[in-house]
Amino acid sequence: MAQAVLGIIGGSGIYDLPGLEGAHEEVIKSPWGEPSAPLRRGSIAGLPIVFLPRHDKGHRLSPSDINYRANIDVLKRAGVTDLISLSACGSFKEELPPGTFVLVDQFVDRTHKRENSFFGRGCVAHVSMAHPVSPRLRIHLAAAAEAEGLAIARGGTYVCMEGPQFSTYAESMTYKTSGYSVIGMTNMPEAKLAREAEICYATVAMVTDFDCWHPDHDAVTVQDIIRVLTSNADKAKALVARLAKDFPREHEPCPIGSDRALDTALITAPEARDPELLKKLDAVAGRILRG
Ligand SMILES: CSC[C@H]1O[C@H](OP(=O)(O)O)[C@H](O)[C@@H]1O
Ligand SMILES: Nc1ncnc2[nH]cnc12
Repeated sequence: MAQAVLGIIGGSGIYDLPGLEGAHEEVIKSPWGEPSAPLRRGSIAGLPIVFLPRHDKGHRLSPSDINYRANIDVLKRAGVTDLISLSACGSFKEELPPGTFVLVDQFVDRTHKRENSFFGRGCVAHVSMAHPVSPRLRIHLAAAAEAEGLAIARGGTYVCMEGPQFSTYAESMTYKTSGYSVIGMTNMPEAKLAREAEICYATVAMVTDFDCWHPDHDAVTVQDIIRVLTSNADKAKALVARLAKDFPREHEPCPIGSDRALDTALITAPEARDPELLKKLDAVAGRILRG
């Protein structure tokens, strides 16, 4: 059985992971371009951890500018088996106020200007996204949150918009009446790419605001969000520390097969595959391509 390596992607307000023992920077080259930042590698309670701030220090990258493929590729190269996305979000539900952590189990992808697959011309693959979140990771996250006394919601749908502008009132109402729980700008195509790379993925969607649908709250502003981000970020760091302490040291097979997603996904005949693309897929699809 493989050793578990926990990846943490830090979103808005989370540009570092204090408490990482033996922390050092690791620059890994990717054939998919520049990742958001060098990786921070270290351990917590003996569990290997790899941290990546998706917007880079100083929040240099907008959601549409992030190279999601390079990020997932370098995390794969770093040996990450299980990946947690820490993400700020707006809420569509009264019962999910700012400060709540939502362990989402579904995504709706409304992004439209991002590279969303490692595969394509010369090597086509169709992975299942029916269940985009690893249930095992959600269980570990829920247990860690409970142990830390954090307010969590188990389950919910995260709609990912392109941004960078926040939603119009009509959009916000549409998402609310569709039954979605939260909104953000980053978890797609991140979750899709993690699945293609056979990395188990789960999101902690940390509510910062009520977007603009709520009659008792002003339309969202970055200033308002920043006020909530700091306390959310502190809680997220406590959550990660607890998660790491209790996390299994050996990678547990994913009950829904996230870590074997390519077993049933490749459709291009071996003789029709593009050798250049295959080279780029060496990390992401190495397990299946090398046989
Ligand atoms: C700073 S408000 C909008 C910004 O925050 C969220 O980022 P992340 O998901 O990385 O925490 C949201 O998706 C937007 O990118
Ligand atoms: N209301 C909102 N819409 C999109 N992304 C967000 N991130 C935090 N709050 C958000």
